[in-house]
Amino acid sequence: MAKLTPMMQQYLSIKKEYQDTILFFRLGDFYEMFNEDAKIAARELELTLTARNKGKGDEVPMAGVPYHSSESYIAKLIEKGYRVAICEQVEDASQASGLVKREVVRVITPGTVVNNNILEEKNNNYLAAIVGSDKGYGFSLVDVSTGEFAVTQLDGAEAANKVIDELSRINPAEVLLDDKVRSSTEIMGFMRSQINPIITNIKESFGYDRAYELLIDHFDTITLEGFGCENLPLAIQAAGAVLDFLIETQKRSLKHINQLSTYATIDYMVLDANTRRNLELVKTMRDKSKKGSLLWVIDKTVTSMGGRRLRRWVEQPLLDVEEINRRLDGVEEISKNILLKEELRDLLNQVYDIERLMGKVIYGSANARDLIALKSSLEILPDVKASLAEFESSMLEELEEDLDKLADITELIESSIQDKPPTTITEGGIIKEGYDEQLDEYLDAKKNGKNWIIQLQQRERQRTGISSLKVGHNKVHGYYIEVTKANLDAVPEDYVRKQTLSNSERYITPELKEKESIILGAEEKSMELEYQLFIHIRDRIAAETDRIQKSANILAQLDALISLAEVALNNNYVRPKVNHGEVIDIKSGRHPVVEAMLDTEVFVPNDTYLDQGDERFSIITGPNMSGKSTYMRQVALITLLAQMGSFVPAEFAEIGIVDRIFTRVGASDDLTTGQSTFMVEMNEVANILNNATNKSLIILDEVGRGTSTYDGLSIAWAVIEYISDTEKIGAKSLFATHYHELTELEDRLAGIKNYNVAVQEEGEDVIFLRKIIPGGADQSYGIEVAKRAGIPKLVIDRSKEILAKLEEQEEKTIEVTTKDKQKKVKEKKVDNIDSKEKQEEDSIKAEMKIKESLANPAQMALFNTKQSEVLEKLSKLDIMSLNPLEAMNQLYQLQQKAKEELKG
Ligand SMILES: Nc1ncnc2c1ncn2[C@@H]1O[C@H](COP(=O)(O)OP(=O)(O)OP(=O)(O)O)[C@@H](O)[C@H]1O
Repeated sequence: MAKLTPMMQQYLSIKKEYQDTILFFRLGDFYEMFNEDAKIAARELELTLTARNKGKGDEVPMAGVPYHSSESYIAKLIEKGYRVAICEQVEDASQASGLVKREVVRVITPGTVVNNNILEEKNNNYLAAIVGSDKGYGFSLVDVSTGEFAVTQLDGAEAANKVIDELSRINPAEVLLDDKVRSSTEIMGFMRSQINPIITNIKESFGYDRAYELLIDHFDTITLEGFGCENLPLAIQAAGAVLDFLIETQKRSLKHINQLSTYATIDYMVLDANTRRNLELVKTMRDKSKKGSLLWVIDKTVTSMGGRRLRRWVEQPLLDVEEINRRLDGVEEISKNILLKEELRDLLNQVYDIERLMGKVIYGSANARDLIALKSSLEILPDVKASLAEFESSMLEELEEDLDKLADITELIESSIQDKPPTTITEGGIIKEGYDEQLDEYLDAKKNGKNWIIQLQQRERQRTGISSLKVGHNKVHGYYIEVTKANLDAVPEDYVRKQTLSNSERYITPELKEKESIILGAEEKSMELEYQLFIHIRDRIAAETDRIQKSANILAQLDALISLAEVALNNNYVRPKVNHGEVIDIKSGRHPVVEAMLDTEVFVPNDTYLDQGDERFSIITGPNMSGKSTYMRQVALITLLAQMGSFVPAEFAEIGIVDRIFTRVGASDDLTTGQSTFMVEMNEVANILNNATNKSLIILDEVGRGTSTYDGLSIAWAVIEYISDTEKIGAKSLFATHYHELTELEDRLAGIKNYNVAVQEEGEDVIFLRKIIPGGADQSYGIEVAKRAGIPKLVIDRSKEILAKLEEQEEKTIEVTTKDKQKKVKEKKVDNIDSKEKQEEDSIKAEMKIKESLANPAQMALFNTKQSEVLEKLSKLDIMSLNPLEAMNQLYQLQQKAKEELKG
């Protein structure tokens, strides 16, 4: 085998430690990649694949990108889920071989990117760590670009589900996990199918002790008590794992990660992954875009920080009534002070993403323009503070009190950095005159020298009489005197010829060279000094990270509050009365998103009243497309808005806080996990039945639709019984259904009320009034909706014909059976009264038995798998070959059979 060059040996030995990472190896003005890395980079970045040392022995595939434009290439690779290790030359004269020493200075992974280009402005880029034990899970998250670092411990029976809920909330780009988590099929299944982050294993040897040690070391404390996680071993382990990963990959100061906040999911309303998706809080179900989501309607923030904060508020509604009211007070006060609101908004409009700018400052990637952006963001703080001082509500007062004007920082930048500096920090032009004496001297020398050169040109023109003589400068020869060929005769003796061009000759003189060295010396020194000064200024700002992030945090909250006030005013929302009561009472409520989407039509408002007594469960029937789903979601969204501290789209709303909102809405095939629509539906229902409390709000849309009518109806029936039963759950619920049979439950069970969506029939046409009114619907109007959807007229007419016949048939059957029954009853009455009672008792017992078994979610599945002969026959029926009469006959027989089956 050919011998490797020393540089290749160096490369390979570094690469050994970074096997799953693309190594960017610095060679002069390029980053080069070799071997497999080169092939990947060539493919993903569309680079030319060449070979290093072609024909000289250690020929290897190679691809490269210029150092100066490397950021965008790196960003592309990270976006595609790769990790990149940056390997730089480090100064070290001790290398005996003369080989430049190189080492990896940072590993960039999808979860640790600070490059603004690839981060969506208003989104966080999270890295999460999850560790598990038999007791539960520790869950930690960090965003290195903003410095947010948080941790929680999730235990109890549903710990894995809680992990899933957190994962769905924060949507991490990268997850570190241990073996225990890896063995949880629930967590892994969810992660792979819904989030698909980059997954890294936590080293087996990494335990609690090491985590604890790392954390107290990083925060320079003796205990973790101040962070609220001292007694949460799994949380500590997860936070430690995050930190360990950052230390290993970032290889530099993590000063901006200066706080660890321990949060408890019980402090927030739990929104499980399904509910978050179903309610389309931050993105729509269909195309995953923000447009059409709740956030789309209420996000009027003007800063990225405010946008991220509002998003967090939407995803974590509060449970603490006092805290909710504090936010509401703030929103109300702002909305009543339009002038102040506008003033503050104008100010916030000048604010850049301070959190991310500070990330860059800490990472040493901030340039002079970033500091100018930081300055103009901080400059508004005194005015913001003055405006805030005019408010009286406690949250706004507190924001005002805590707001640090950071005058020292703005002054520092103002006095030192040029107003329009270049983006490079190594070529000068950054530091203002008057900031540093030494620099001023160099700059002066440079300026004087340049003036001297201009004078020299004048002098030499006079001396030689060559009016076209000029002094020029290039990188190779430095300063020179240029004389055109026509004037060569007049060139003095002391000129030394340096270069011949086609039309002219270039000369130097000893005097010119002497001045040149002064000028260039000053230039070089000033550039070097400017760089040093800049780094020093940046470091001084980095040292104030705590204070700066605190003010940034206040601006974020203020922006979010102003956004809510803005929406309240523009969209005509009212302040909800939020309390610990048991009632949800909404007058003229609207769906915040649907009303914003309607162009010409006007949204029809509806009332809602739910309590924990007689009106805890509404069954809503009504035609397809009449607005059932819209109505139910609107109740959930209004409740959620109220609990995040927002005004709500209604004329009046009283919201007794709910601990969770559950939804089971629409049919969503989970193809990725290979589950059928019905299975997904049942999983969601099971989750609700197992976790809801009487303080929850449950929204169920067409439960049972995914299976055969009878199975579906029975399940829906049993689910309603279970949820409405105060001994079992007793939660406030809204249930939309096409099964008219379910409206019977109003008379049978306590707490249930029927509602339907009003329709108006005009001749053959049906008008949807979108109004929810008491009582059950008596028709489904499915054919009417089919007509509107564009089903051909022939099919529509035929369906109407069949429907009419079916109804006629049903009536006949009812007549026959009733007569039959009456006859039998008469006979029995005469015959034996005791036996009738016995029969009734038996039938009640049988019914109870079925219901009991249905109320148990585990048995529900069993019930569902029972083979039905009717279904089997029905599925084999060749409808197209039957004439209407035959069809009616078949149907009649099947119905008889079904009745038998039901009895049996
Ligand atoms: N209150 C309302 N005011 C005005 N338009 C409404 C209202 N509610 C619903 N709509 C309109 O009706 C459409 C259908 O509503 P929705 O999906 O809620 O009906 P649905 O009864 O749940 O239908 P299906 O039973 O077929 O699922 C909505 O997309 C919206 O455009």
